[in-house]
Amino acid sequence: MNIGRFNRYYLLFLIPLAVLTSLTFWIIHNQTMDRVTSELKLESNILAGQVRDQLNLSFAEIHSDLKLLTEHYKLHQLDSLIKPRNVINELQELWISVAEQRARYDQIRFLDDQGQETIRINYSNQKAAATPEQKLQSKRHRYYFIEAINTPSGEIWNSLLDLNIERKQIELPLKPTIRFSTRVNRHDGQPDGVIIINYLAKNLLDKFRRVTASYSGHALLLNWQGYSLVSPNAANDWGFMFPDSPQSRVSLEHETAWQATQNNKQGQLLNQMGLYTYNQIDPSGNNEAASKCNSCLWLMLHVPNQLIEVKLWRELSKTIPLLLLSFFLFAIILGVALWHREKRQAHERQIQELNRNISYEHELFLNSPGVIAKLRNEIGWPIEFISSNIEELLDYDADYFASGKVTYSSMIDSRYLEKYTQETLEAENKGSNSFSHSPYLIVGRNKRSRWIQETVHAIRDKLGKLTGFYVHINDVTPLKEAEERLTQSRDYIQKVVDTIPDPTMVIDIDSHELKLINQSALDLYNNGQAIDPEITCYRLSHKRSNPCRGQLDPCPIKQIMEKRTAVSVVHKHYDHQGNVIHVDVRATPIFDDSGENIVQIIESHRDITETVEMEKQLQHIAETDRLTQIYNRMKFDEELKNQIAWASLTNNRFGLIMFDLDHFKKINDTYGHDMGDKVLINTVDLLNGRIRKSDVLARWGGEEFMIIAPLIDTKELRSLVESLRNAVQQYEHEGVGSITASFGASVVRPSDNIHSLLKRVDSALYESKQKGRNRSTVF
Ligand SMILES: Nc1nc2c(ncn2[C@@H]2O[C@H](COP(=O)(O)OP(=O)(O)OP(=O)(O)O)[C@@H](O)[C@H]2O)c(=O)[nH]1
Repeated sequence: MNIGRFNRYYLLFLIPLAVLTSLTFWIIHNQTMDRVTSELKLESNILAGQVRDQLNLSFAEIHSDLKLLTEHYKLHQLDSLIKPRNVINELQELWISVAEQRARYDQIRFLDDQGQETIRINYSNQKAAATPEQKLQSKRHRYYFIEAINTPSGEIWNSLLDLNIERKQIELPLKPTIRFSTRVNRHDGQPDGVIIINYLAKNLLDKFRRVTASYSGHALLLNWQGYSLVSPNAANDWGFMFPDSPQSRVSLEHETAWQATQNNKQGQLLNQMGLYTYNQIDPSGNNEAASKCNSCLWLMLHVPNQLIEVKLWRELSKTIPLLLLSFFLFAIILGVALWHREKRQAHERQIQELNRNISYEHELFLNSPGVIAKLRNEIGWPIEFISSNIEELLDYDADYFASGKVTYSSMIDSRYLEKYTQETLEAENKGSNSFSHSPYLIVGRNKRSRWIQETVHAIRDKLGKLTGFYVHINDVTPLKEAEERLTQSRDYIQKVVDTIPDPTMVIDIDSHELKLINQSALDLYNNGQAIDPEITCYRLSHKRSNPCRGQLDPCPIKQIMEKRTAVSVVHKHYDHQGNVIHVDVRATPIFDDSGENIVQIIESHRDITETVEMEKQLQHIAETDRLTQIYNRMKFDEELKNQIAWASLTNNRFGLIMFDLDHFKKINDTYGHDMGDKVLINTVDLLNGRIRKSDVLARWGGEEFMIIAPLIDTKELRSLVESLRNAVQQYEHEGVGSITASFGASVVRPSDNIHSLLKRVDSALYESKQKGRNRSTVF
């Protein structure tokens, strides 16, 4: 099945499904969000209404108390001038009973039109008491008196809701208070004074807390500056009363929402910080109060965005799993459906391909030589059909197979049956549609065996199940026999070459690869181990990666190709231990059938290392002076000849020095011949250490020596000769003392031959001797 195609198709359907699911999610999300916010808005609106009603109810009770007190007729008998005691007493009694009955007023006072306290009732611990006259004070300059006396007749004035202060200290426990006041008028409408009651707002605030306790968000009661009076975080409340403590103001922290409350008395606002529901409440009961009302209270209900999100996801969690489940179910169903479709199509394609192959193979079989058979894939492979030429192959009549019961396995030589079965099973397991068997023997009617090379084509039914085989049986007996003969003759040749004691090998002239190698060669070059089939002659014997060339190791193949006859060369080879060996390589060409082209060569190697070593030693002896171990005259002549030839070719000059020890005869005569020998050896050692490596020192004869000094001019030669002469003179021979030598030298000239040069140097030496010895002459 084509996995790539399945993946492509699957993605083609899956992507739109994913897009559709995302779109559905988006719609559900938006709808849920709308629903959640609507619900929250409704809940907040209802709560805001409840709170507002509750607070207004409380304020209405206060207004009613205030009205009751104000309208008492006795009160009009009091003003700044006339304050009858009995009236005061009567009023005090009345007010005490009001204070105790209501239990919500901290103070009830009457201030005359000059601000002087006339009646003052204090309420504490459920008891009310009138303040004695002498303790009454003037409150003429207090803001509440000024505000109250100036309030239009019949209206109620109220102070901020703040904390009560006693003797300039905030009273503890905190005592939230609002002062309510109204004017008391004379009959002419002028003020007689004001009644001021201090309302203990604790009950009001507790009520606020109670009513808002079950709200999903945060309920806050704020003053006109945005300071909280009641909030979820009580530590933030009453900030305006404690200027030294950290300030928290809703007007700053929720600026946009606060701005909205300043423009509208009530409303709702939804922004990125959440849902706000607000309401302005005027304790004075003036519904027409200006939006900038300092004595008003603000109710603010806030549902933070996080809370909305939590609610949203709580709602979504009811539907999203279903959506995801649907998506995965669809994806799985889609995958399975596509998988099956793809598998079916692959199957159909396979069968089509198979049918095409079968019809092609059928054609092939009909036109091909050999025997064709159709076998069933059952035990022993019964023969369903076999072509009539089976008769020629196995001497069986084709009718013999007509019953369809003869099995093919019964004809296979039992020695090959297991392998044949194994090859068939392997091909079956691999799902191969065609394969070949390795050659096997089949036994005919007269027990005549034939070698078979078989090609097999699988036959499958519509479901791909293997039902049989077409087999194409080829008789390869002649080929097999020829192969066997070839192997035998190869083995024979190998045996023959292995009897040759010299390392021998057959080499391909193009690739230089070894086609045959005898045991002796393997022993010498490869420690008796078999070689890689592609190894070359130079890798084996020279241990290098390039063919032989040049004078030192001339390539026998190259020489044979030039001369087209046997050649012999001497090579330096390496044995398997890396030792150098000198080998006499005799190579003979092998021509192809036409006799024209050389295709291979036979090389036979003879180890001549000992002979070569001996020759080297002999040559050394022939070239060396026995006493001083330097070149003798014969070798010197050869070197001099080479130098002259080289100088005439290259124009490179060399110097020739001849020197002779002075009065050497005397040394012999005086100290004996052995001591004379010692002096000669010492002198040679001395001068050998003074000349360059490229210089050649040789014994010319007796106590006469020669030096060839290449690349030198006359000046340099002169200085060299002098330095040598000095060295000889300064050397102290043990038991003899110092001796001297005379030198003659010259630089070779272009016209020189060996005789002219020798003659010039000899003359120079003669002159040195003539002039008294121990001197040098350079011509
Ligand atoms: N010890 C020793 N003496 C040798 C050897 N070859 C030659 N002689 C001696 O060297 C001497 C050479 O003597 P002369 O030819 O008269 O020369 P000379 O005595 O050196 O005198 P001048 O060359 O004229 O200074 C002979 O006595 C030789 O026998 C040698 O190999 N060993």
